[in-house]
Amino acid sequence: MPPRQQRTNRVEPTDATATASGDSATDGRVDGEELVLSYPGSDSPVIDGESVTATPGAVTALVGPNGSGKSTLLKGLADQLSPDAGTVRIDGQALQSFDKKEFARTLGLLSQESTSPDSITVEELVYHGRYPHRGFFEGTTEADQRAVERAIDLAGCGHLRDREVGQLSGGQKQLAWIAMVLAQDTDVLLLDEPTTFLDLHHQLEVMEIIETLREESEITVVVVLHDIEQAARLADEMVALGDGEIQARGTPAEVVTEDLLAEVFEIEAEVEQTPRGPRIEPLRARHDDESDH
Ligand SMILES: Nc1ncnc2c1ncn2[C@@H]1O[C@H](COP(=O)(O)OP(=O)(O)OP(=O)(O)O)[C@@H](O)[C@H]1O
Repeated sequence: MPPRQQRTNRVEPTDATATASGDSATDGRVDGEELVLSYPGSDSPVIDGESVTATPGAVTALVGPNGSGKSTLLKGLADQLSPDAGTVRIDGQALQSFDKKEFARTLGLLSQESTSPDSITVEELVYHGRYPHRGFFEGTTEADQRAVERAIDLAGCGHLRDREVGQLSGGQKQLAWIAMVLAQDTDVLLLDEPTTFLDLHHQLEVMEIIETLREESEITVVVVLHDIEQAARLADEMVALGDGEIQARGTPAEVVTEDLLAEVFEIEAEVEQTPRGPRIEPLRARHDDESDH
């Protein structure tokens, strides 16, 4: 198998989708092993030797305060940020040994850094998720068209299909980006704050999309979410990050505890474990001097 091209640290998300099409080669178990992740020019790593696993047919939610390293960890898993040490494997195969096409068929990333030309339509953007290396609509197959229609339908952005991306609101753009990564039709889906900019109706729709994908397609989903209750309702597994370290992992009931909220999120809160997941009653924000006691 030819070696995959070296990636830079900051690649446009579309680069990972360069040749997405066809049947996938894997089932989608993701193992990030002892990952050390840092940014160029920085003295110390953001993530220093952490391991994380995500399994097919399950949703793993990454939660943590601002700046705790959630996006950095996701970029490491997506090979957008090359690890200083450690390895990411999908079904036991190191990411470095995937060729570009295989990688694109296997792993899709919705990044917070997604960009696209303003002048293309939503439909073109979604096609771009399958064949960004070609001109739009050139030589697409029926399978491509089906994947694009399904993605547009799942993301609920059919009404936006002919609108130019540059004229969309933040939430409408987010839906278009979600459709684009869904069209890639991968075994592994990494989603960085997919509910950003979305109103509550569309946030719930995104949660439903993820549930549908898990149940019908048994794909592996790793999702960064800020709303801990939403994350707990959706996820099979949760990983809580604080200061670049994994502070807790396990089922939502194991992770979302009053102690974790106090120590990692600096919130004084009551947590009630309900059949639908932990319910959080925030009382007040704690301050640094209280966290030490
Ligand atoms: N491109 C970058 N270059 C240098 N440092 C970065 C870069 N991106 C993030 N960082 C730093 O890495 C640390 C973790 O950031 P990261 O974006 O991973 O956190 P996060 O948990 O996703 O935060 P948020 O919830 O605010 O999105 C922060 O200290 C941040 O300043």
